[in-house]
Amino acid sequence: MPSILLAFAVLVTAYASTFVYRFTRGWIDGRKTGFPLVLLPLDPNWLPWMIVSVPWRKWLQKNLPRSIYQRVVLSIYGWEFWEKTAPYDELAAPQGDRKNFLLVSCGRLELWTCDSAIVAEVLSRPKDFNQLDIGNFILNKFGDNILTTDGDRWARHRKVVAGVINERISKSVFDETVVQARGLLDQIQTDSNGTSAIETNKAFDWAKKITMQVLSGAGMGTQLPWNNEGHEKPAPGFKQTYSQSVTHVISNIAGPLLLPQWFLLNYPSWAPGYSVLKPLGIAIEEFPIHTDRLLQDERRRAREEGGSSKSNILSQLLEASDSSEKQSAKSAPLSDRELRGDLFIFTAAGFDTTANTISYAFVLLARYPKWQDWLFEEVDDILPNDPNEELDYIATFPRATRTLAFMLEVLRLFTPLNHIAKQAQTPQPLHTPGKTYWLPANTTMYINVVPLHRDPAVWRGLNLPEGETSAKDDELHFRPNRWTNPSGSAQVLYQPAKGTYVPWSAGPRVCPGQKMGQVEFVAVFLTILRTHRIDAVALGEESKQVMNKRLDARMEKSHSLLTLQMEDIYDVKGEDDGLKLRISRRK
Ligand code: HEM
Repeated sequence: MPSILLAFAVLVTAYASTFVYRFTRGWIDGRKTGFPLVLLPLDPNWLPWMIVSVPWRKWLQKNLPRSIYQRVVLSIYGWEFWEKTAPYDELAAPQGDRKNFLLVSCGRLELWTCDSAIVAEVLSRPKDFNQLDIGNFILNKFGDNILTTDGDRWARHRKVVAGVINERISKSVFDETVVQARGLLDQIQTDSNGTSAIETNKAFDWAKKITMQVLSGAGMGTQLPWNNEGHEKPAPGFKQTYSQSVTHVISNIAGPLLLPQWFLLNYPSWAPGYSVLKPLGIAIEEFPIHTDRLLQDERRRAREEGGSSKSNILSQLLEASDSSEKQSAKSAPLSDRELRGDLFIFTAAGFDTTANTISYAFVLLARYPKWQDWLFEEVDDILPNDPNEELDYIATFPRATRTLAFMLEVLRLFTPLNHIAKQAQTPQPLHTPGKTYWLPANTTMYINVVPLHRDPAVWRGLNLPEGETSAKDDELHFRPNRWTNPSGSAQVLYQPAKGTYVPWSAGPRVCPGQKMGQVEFVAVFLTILRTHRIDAVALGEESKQVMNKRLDARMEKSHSLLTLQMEDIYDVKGEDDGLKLRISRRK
């Protein structure tokens, strides 16, 4: 017995000493870099801590002294949105740098930067700053893909994808979005029982539905009517439809997707979480079979119709890959497993990002009627008077500059990916005006988008109309006209300097879905605002001021579940749960 205890004690001591060793090593290496150091004797990536720390955060915030909490919070996933610029102001600035700090913990060294020179440099050197292993582990589930690969393997994916998401796809996305948004308005018309308005807490689920159906139609070539319940049934041999399996997989990407499939499929029906885990097990099994079937169907169709591709991502991807030159490793066609991986990533990367951006935009329109009126001016100016006249992508999208400015401002303050993570395998130099830093090998780089997008030197007072004076914290305010340059400028919209605005990342690995997301967002709001307006619903006798505070608090009560989202707004059960909006006819 004593020998078992002794062995246990030795094991625990050995395990604990690895933490001590890594902390000391990190501290020694960190000191040589010249960046401010923040010391935290914890490993932010230690799995048990990662699991408990997020639900414990509010308790820790309430019970720990600020001087301890301000460090501990840096190990909790999603801290960037809650803490904003505080760690830079409170911990880094006293050490002489307001834009960078190196987190020395019992895990890897982490550089947290909001320095635009470093951001621009890191994003322009993807060969030196690679994708993070930890994220790849989940996102590789259905095959190697464009997001999780580096070097030549990534270049092969990127070459195929670059040619695929083109203007032809943008037009399809625009047309499909208009169809879906009109379907939504028809449903609102029916639900309003002849009155001209409805009050609903389902608007956010509708944002997700639009995004999913656009990905299905313009992405996979499977067009679905808005009211598809009952229309879409699982194909013979399947338990779920394609979009059901996608929804289960995507909703669980930030956790349960890691669980082994045998565990999910055999999860007992009496255990808590059954209604999520069992369908997820089925989805993981069926998603690749669905995708393979779609690929086979498309290959057959293209053969029968003489090789012509259709205007959807799947068809274009297949054509681009099959026509790649076979000679070199950099341009060889993608295997079916790789195509499947890319199709999954398009969905994973495009769904939540766009849907959550639309959701924040709904609340911001309700919160700021003034900016909604600003958008009505554009909508009424650029769209045909007859609300039934079809919208043409080529004629409409380039003119919808205010609507696009509105999106850019939503993304500035509610960026879906609060950080862009990279890792340096070997020591790397980083340059800022007047200084070169050396980053030790195996440092993780986090580009912290939240303070970057609130830098007063860039955003304060930008494009303020004549006669208006800037609020002293203007960069924190939602003000979409900061994006619209004075008339007569060479560019209609403000073009941020390199490294200052990166909701879609930047450089060679910039999001290839950027234009697609913009087109979808603009098409949603042109279609809705053409005939309808969105307002908040007051709670009882609530004054306008109190209601605005409540809306602000709802938006601040957000967390990162891979992408930033408001809490308790999706899938709400009761009539009075979630957040109610009024959607009413204005024309
Ligand atoms: C508002 C909408 C969107 C935002 C804010 C967004 C943001 C981003 C960001 C920040 C990255 C870089 C991630 C990293 O390097 O770790 C990225 C990459 C990517 N995005 Fe998006 N995205 C959006 C929409 C879309 C859409 C609609 C698609 C496709 C249908 C898409 C496909 C991709 C792909 C394939 C990559 C990987 C590119 C590469 O590594 O070469 N995204 N996106």
